[in-house]
Amino acid sequence: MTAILSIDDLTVDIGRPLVKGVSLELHPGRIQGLAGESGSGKTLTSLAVLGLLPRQARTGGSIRLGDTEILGKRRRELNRIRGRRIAMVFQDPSSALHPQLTVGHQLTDHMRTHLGLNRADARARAVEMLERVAVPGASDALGRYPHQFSGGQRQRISIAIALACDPDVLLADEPTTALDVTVQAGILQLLRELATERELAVLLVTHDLGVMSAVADEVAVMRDGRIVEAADRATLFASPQHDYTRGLLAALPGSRIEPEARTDAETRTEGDDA
Ligand SMILES: Nc1ncnc2c1ncn2[C@@H]1O[C@H](COP(=O)(O)OP(=O)(O)OP(=O)(O)O)[C@@H](O)[C@H]1O
Repeated sequence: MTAILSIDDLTVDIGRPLVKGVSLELHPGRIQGLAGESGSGKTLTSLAVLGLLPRQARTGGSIRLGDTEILGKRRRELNRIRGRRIAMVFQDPSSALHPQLTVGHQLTDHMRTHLGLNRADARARAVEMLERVAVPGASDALGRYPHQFSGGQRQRISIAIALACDPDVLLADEPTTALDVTVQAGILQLLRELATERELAVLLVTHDLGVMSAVADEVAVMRDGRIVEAADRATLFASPQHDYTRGLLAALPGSRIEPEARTDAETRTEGDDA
């Protein structure tokens, strides 16, 4: 399978080495998880892909989008790629959305800039996107402001904006961490469906292996700037190789691991509870 995004031996140094030779591949329709404790270098890795590292950061290695090297590109060149071919969703949907602009304004601006759509076509596509991410009353929602929506709906709107220009790659950094547990599952399910139906390659960054077990196809675990373990989801959860990964798994309440990744006994217990 050809990778749409290849990170090869990435290093990031900001006064000291913080990312120390990370390699990862993202494939269309697949969700690649990047797990690890706070401070392990997950966010710096995704910021490197977006070209949003602090100016003083020194980088090494390679990040290729298709055949194009994007690591070290000028910000102006990256602006064309960011939002159009690589989109992002962050932890806090409120900070990703402008509080004083309507949802419609934010969705259509983005499409008019990147896709060159006229006002009517952009509006029609905006309604379609909001319907797809299941924001209720999509047409009316265009005229409303972010604060008029719940946290979960705001994250759905951020996802609609991120995907409006049909990117190849979506970087989702802790996309459900700020949300109630009851809302998290719906957002993760949505990401899963969108990855599959839009052939979207997703990098899902989270410290939460429960979230990871719900949707990731492959999981890489980072510690202190390095990937210490990488495997498909079932393998990683069934037989973690590294002590660090075992530790992370042990710290999880059993109920947070998705049934597929559990032992038979655990799955039966869950069935009994239901
Ligand atoms: N601008 C910066 N200058 C110096 N050090 C930084 C900077 N940004 C991050 N770091 C350091 O780099 C390391 C990795 O940070 P990073 O944000 O990538 O971790 P993370 O795994 O995403 O954790 P979290 O989940 O807390 O964001 C941390 O030790 C952090 O303190």
